[in-house]
Amino acid sequence: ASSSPPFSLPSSLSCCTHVLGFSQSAAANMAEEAKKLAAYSAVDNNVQNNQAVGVGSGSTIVYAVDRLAERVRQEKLNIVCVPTSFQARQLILQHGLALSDLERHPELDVAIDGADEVDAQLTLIKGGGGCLTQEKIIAGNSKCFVVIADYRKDSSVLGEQWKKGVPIEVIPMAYVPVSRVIAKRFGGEVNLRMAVSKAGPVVTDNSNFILDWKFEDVQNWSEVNTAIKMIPGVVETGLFVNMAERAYFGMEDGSVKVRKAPAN
Ligand SMILES: O=C[C@H](O)[C@H](O)[C@H](O)COP(=O)(O)O
Repeated sequence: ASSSPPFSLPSSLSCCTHVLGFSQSAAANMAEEAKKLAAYSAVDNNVQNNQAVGVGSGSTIVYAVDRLAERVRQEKLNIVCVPTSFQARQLILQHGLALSDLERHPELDVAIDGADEVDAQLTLIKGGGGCLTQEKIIAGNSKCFVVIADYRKDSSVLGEQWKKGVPIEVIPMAYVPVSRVIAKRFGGEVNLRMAVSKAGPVVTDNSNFILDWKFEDVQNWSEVNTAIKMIPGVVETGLFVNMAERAYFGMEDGSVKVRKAPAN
């Protein structure tokens, strides 16, 4: 049913909302372009014939799968794809790519995935879409893990741009004690992620819950990651430390910035 708005804007202001709406959609288009640039560049520079490829999750990976499918058609590449989520599996099937798994391909040549934030050391926050556990398994079993992102994810330290916190997948019965332990030991605030078009919490592809930890002051992500993983009930964290080899950022000016992991 339609209803009339409770008030109307003076005509001088309605032109401002129009301009604001336009600039918001221009910014969204620019970010989509940047995702595509990063994804195409990563696929072109990291995927070769006869490889097993890990396919990440999210909105940026959609462009990578588009490009992968295009290259398979044009160059007759023989590759198999291993998904990191239900969404990734659907993308692989929809594009007619060869679907595999870790039973048949326990070691992948390359994995490509998005990220919510990337710092100067290539430490990542992932799991904004709830897919972190399978993503980490795939990244951890790949010879090379490559990240694709737009300029909004490029930070010097974590938390600079991404304000939703670190996602942590937990066994449902443990979500309260795990939340309490994290807040007590590391500070900040921990929230159970709630679903949007369903009553109750988000349920992951692995039938677990997601906690979002809004951290305050963290110096050593490797230590914090290990400590959180040791809490009974934690399945996995969205912290990817020392895993990514390269990150491709699509930039606002149409270029692609590549960041390499620091040498150990
Ligand atoms: O759970 C979701 C994944 O970690 C995504 O790769 C991450 O959230 C980035 O997604 P997007 O490419 O949509 O920004």
